[in-house]
Amino acid sequence: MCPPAEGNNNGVNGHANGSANGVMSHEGFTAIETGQNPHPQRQRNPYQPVGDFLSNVSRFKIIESTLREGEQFANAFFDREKKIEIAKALDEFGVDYIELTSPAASEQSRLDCEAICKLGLKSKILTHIRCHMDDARIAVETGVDGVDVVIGTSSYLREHSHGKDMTYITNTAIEVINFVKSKGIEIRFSSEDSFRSDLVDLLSIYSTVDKIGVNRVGIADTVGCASPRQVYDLVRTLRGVVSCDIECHFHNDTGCAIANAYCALEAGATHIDTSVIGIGERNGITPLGGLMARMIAADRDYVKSKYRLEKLKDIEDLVAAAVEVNIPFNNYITGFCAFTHKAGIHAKAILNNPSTYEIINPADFGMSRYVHFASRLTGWNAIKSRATQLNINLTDEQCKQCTAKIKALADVRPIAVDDADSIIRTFYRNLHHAENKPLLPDLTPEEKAKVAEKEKELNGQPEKRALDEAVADQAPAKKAKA
Ligand SMILES: CC(=O)SCCNC(=O)CCNC(=O)[C@H](O)C(C)(C)COP(=O)(O)OP(=O)(O)OC[C@H]1O[C@@H](n2cnc3c(N)ncnc32)[C@H](O)[C@@H]1OP(=O)(O)O
Ligand SMILES: O=C(O)CCC(=O)C(=O)O
Ligand SMILES: [Zn+2]
Repeated sequence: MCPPAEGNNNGVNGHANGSANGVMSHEGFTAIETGQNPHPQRQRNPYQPVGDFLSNVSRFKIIESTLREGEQFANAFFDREKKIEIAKALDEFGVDYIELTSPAASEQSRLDCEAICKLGLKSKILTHIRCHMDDARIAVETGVDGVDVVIGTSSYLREHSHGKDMTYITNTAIEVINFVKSKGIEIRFSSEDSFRSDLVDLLSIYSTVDKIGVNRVGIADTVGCASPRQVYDLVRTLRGVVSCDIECHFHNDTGCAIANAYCALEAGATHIDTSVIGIGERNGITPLGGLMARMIAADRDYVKSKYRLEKLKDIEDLVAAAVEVNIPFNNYITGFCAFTHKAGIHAKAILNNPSTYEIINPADFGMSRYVHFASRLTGWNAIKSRATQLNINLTDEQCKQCTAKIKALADVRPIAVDDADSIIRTFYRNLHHAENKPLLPDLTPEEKAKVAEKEKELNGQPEKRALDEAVADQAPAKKAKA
């Protein structure tokens, strides 16, 4: 039995979670589960935000809008029970606020809002309304902790949505804000389509509502047109104009929703709107998990101290099932290959120290990392780890020979963990018992032809010997368990 490589305390051998020899079925392919080993303590995180008096990267709050923006996702329908389940899950996760659909939207929406307010969650409950006294009167009766008021300020929306000018908007905003404040609950005023609004109009109305005592003003990139630099500039300018908190809401039409949220925080925003897996109008907004990924890379201590990160996957599964979508393969944190390392160069380094190719520690989210070793891109270091995991002791030289055999088959067709394991086991047994058992599982006639072709190509090359041995006998190796 080979000991693990020198200094290799994070590899397939060191199962911190005690799940030894974890060959996991991993949604579509199989790989070595390396367990939840921590990244070694870093002296200094070079990606830590630069000290900056404006930045709120280390003290941001989340306004979770799955039950408002998320309900605007094309596939969404949440009944009362599902809303409550989602609200409780978000509360357990630790979001600061949960935003609910306007009670003016429908009678059921109003009743559901009241029911969620009565749950006594730790997260504050908000509802989201138009800048209109009729909506405000309904909202304050629901029992919410606060009201998020919005009205479009861009010329597009002023002309083609509500048809009101800035004077009307300002006067109505003042009336609604004063009314909600008089009920002793939080009030936020937001300009819809902020990035296509006139800057003077924006600063003027934000300054007015700040003076009358809103808790927050909101900037909304309603059409997802803003770039991180534009976000930074606008938020920083606004930070110099208002003294209240600043909330930001970013749509993802041009792929910037997470980066924009981060830049907003760097520029002095205090609250970010999210939804689980990003669901919302069109292709949605900043995803909760994606924001967590970004923020944990910036300030791990803050994020870990505030949010129950290990609950993220369950919440995403809950919402994905409710709206009948799959979690994308490349989803932040929870995508099925978010922590899977395949190429031999990566695998070797990851097995020695996960920080080499991971900026996020999967264990922080209760996730595992995997080394995908059953492919032609594998290397002898990954195969050595796998052999060790199978309690098979091979010298480095033997591992290299065995790896060549695995690659020979993987050049012909996709291989599974079972195929690679069979080759490792049979290779080992042949070494020790001179049985000369077949090294490969059954091949189809087409595969045999391909192998033969490959053999011709490899003629005279070092791989030739491996192939010759590999195809010498085609009896199923799976039966020959070590
Ligand atoms: C960018 C965003 O996501 S904002 C949030 C969007 N959320 C929602 O729309 C909630 C769900 N919506 C609804 O249930 C309905 O649209 C309601 C109940 C709000 C309004 O329904 P209706 O009265 O039938 O109006 P409809 O939806 O056709 O049009 C919107 C109305 O609100 C007005 N309006 C639109 N935005 C605003 C605003 N921010 N503030 C005040 N009034 C507004 C429009 O002028 C229009 O009024 P009109 O009746 O004079 O034409
Ligand atoms: O209320 C807000 O700030 C945002 C409203 C909204 O969903 C949007 O503008 O996209
Ligand atoms: Zn939105």
